[in-house]
Amino acid sequence: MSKGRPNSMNNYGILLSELGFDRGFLDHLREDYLTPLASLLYPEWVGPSGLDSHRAFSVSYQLEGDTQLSYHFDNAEVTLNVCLGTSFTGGELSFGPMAGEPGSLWKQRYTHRRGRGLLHRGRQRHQAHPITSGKRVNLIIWMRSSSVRNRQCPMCGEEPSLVTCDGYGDGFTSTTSDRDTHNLCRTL
Ligand SMILES: O=C(O)CCC(=O)C(=O)O
Ligand SMILES: [Fe+2]
Repeated sequence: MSKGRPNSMNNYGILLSELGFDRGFLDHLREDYLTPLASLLYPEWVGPSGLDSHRAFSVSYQLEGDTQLSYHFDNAEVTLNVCLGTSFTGGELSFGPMAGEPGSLWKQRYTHRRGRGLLHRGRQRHQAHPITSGKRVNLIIWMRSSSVRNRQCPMCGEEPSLVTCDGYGDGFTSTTSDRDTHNLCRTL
């Protein structure tokens, strides 16, 4: 079975679409629960299309492997980050300014607790601090709004130039095609 990396930053983890979780479970969770919640908190990032696609994966940290994640923003409009376990010390998440805003001062530092989830704007920059013992596994759902990202690709900063692909791709939709296709931005 082929296995992709969860994202371009983490080496250890699983893409949930490869396990068949999208249609039966994650689509429903995103459409019926997370989009209404995110619409209340971050209406400008949900937009008229709603959060209409996602990329979901697990990330795993332990001393032998990935221990931390450097400062970044997500290829997502809204992200859900749920700590699945197991037991660990360290590995807190710090948040700074939005991408494109000046400054690097940490605004908040969040300590993960097993079973608890955190919803945040994908473009708020963040960092996972080094784990100091144990193993931490988190479920990350990057949720995309085609109406927001079709105007400007969050990663290249341009109006996206699209190539079609299977599945949700990076969550763009083609306005010229009859089909509601989800596409990749060519420059990524
Ligand atoms: O490890 C974490 O808690 C954060 C992971 C993350 O930011 C990401 O995968 O985009
Ligand atoms: Fe992230």
